[in-house]
Amino acid sequence: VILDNVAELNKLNLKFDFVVVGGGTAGNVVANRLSEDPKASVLVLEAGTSNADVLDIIVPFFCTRATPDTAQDWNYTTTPQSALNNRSIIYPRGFVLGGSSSVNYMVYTRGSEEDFNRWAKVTEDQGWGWNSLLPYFKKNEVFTPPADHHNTRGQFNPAVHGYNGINSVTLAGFPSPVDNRVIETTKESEFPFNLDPNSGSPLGISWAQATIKDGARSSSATSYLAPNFIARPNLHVLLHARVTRVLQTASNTFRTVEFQDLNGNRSTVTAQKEVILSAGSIGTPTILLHSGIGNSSTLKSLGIQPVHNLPSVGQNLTDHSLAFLSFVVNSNNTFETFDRNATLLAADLAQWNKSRTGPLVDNPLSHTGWLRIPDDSSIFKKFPDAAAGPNTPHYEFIISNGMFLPPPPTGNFLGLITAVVSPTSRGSITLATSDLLAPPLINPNLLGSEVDFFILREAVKSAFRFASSPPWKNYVISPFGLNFNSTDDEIDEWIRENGGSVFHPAGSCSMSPKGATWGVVDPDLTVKGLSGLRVVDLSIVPFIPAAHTQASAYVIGERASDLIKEHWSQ
Ligand SMILES: Cc1cc2nc3c(=O)[nH]c(=O)nc-3n(C[C@H](O)[C@H](O)[C@H](O)COP(=O)(O)OP(=O)(O)OC[C@H]3O[C@@H](n4cnc5c(N)ncnc54)[C@H](O)[C@@H]3O)c2cc1C
Repeated sequence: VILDNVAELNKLNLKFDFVVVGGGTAGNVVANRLSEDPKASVLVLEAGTSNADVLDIIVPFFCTRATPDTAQDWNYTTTPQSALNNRSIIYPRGFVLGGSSSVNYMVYTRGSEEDFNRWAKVTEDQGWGWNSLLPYFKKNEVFTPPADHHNTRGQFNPAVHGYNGINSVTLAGFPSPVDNRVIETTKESEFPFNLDPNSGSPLGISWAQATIKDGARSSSATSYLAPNFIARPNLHVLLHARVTRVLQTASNTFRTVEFQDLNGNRSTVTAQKEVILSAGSIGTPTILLHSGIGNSSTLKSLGIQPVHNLPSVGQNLTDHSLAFLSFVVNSNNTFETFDRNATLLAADLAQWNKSRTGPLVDNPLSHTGWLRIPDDSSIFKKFPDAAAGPNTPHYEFIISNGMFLPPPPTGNFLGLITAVVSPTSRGSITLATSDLLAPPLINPNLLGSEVDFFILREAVKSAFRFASSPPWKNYVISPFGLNFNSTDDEIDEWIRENGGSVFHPAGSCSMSPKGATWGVVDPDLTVKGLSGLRVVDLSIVPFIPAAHTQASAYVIGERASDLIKEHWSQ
């Protein structure tokens, strides 16, 4: 049942075993899996709005309109980023049922086997390793034919996917005019073809996979809270319920949640068994800090009563930095043409409405590339390689038949976004004030290390080589805003002015081994030193995977659900 206001909930006079804070990517997985047991009652408190009937959320191609500055976005900005000429950049997060899975760009990538084996190593829990998590990736996934039902042979490896899961993953359902050139380029040795980036060995260029079902977005709200699940009498979701704090129910036990409705009225609810914080890498540390769980001396200086000293809360924030690189092309068959032509776009939308076919069934990217700078690069004489292993990429290419950003008034483009995916820079989430509703200070510290900057510069140069290779002859004219002969200094300044984030904040409430003096949660995701409180979202990762992050959030939700069930069955 989805409820809109707390009065409706109070009328039901219910008690809940589990209270999930945040109906986002991971939170809805937990809500679904725990409510599989008809005897377990679950309440989800979601600050944001309903995902139903929001066209920019539903139509895959409109994903870049779902944020920023919309009703379904928290509309955050970062602190000034020193490596980006002190610019503060937009930092969208889903403020809507489904969380960021309702507003993201739907790219589906898992990461490398080595990424997850590193989690297992640092947490001393083999359950976080690739072999243990692969069944959970499959449990999350239902691989679905693309909207146009084209023959997908040679575009993915069926053996590594799940077919009985909940969240749909598919290949592009409308051919892109750049497809052939991309595949031709993979015959060049520097950019090999990889049949499937989700096998645990991601290196190479692959056909993009996305969380889309029959031409529409598949989010945790449309999948894990689909009508058959939300109809369960033991599952309730309350929208517009902004959690301000968790409160002590007994000494060192936090099972009570304080939240505020749209009218500013505060209520509390106490879980009979436990509270699961799934408010994401920004929301979860913010709630913990306001609750007095964090660095006690910093909290005290803000006028917040410290309750439990846990200095790692909000630290270790990690993100992927990017540069929106594009190339001017000799074609008018790119996204820009129909972005600028309302009649064409209306016709495409009419087709989408009628049959869920046509160019709007896909997100704007056609291929992803996961690549490494050479092992003998000069930077590795100064700093260790931060990738999880030799089969883990340093950088990514996101290839698209047009600019990802709103285009300039004229020109047609090839989009070739480059991103640092095994970063060494770390940032933080901290509080500016004890005001429970003020946004936190978000410092992802983008490109904040010499290695990360070096890798992004090398990625830009690699993209130049890609776009000037023979298959692009007579098609690519020049890089936009740069030129093929740009010096390192020119590239660096362009990065500082144009760099940004892939919007993958992670790691701000990291797991650490049981008994460790650092970290926020144990490997079973319970908050260190406390009972009744677990964290289940992307904030718990000790290292960001070299991948887009929604698949990790889903898999964390799946494994956490089993850990919680196991705990309460004893
Ligand atoms: C614009 C954008 C594009 C992206 N593109 C991709 C992509 O293409 N592929 C990919 O894999 N990843 C992408 N990501 C990242 C990915 O979506 C996230 O990493 C992932 O969804 C995070 O899941 P989560 O469960 O940790 O948090 P979220 O899904 O963000 O869930 C947190 C939930 O908690 C709620 N919440 C927060 N605070 C409170 C509070 N105080 N009280 C109540 N509720 C609260 C939020 O409203 C939200 O619903 C993108 C993200 C963005 C923003």
